[in-house]
Amino acid sequence: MSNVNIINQSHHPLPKYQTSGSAGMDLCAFITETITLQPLERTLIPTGLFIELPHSYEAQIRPRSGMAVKKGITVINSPGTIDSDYRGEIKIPIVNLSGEVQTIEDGERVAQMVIAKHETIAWNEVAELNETVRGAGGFGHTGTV
Ligand SMILES: O=c1ccn([C@H]2C[C@H](O)[C@@H](COP(=O)(O)OP(=O)(O)OP(=O)(O)O)O2)c(=O)[nH]1
Repeated sequence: MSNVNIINQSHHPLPKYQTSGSAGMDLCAFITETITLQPLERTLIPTGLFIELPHSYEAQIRPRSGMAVKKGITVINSPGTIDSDYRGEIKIPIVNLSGEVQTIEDGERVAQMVIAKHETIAWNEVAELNETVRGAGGFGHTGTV
């Protein structure tokens, strides 16, 4: 288990620990008024959360399946990336992909956040890459679905 500094300016309580066995921590909307989204309308949802991730860590902002199934709302840039040097408020860009008007209330669990480790890479610019069986084949070139 790792410790991560977090500021919570919302009035929604944070769990002290991430629930055991659960990859994502739910992110609640921190809004003063109900948000209404027309079909295909998008908006940015504030959370009141600010985090300080260690180097080589990122936070991924992902949709919640309940939101997707019940309201047709998803994270439009999914997975959103929170960089370890970001100190601003975590915000969630969502879109209403349903055919109906949808609403978001204060405290509603809009998305989830997964903390992940990533490599830090030095790019080696070269003229050629090594050969593989696949080569440049992709995008369904094997004919299977
Ligand atoms: O869903 C998201 C995605 C990003 N961010 C914040 C944290 C992230 O570190 C910063 C920049 O995100 P990203 O790199 O995706 O944005 P960009 O469009 O490339 O903007 P920038 O030029 O500021 O990097 O915005 C969020 O709060 N929510």
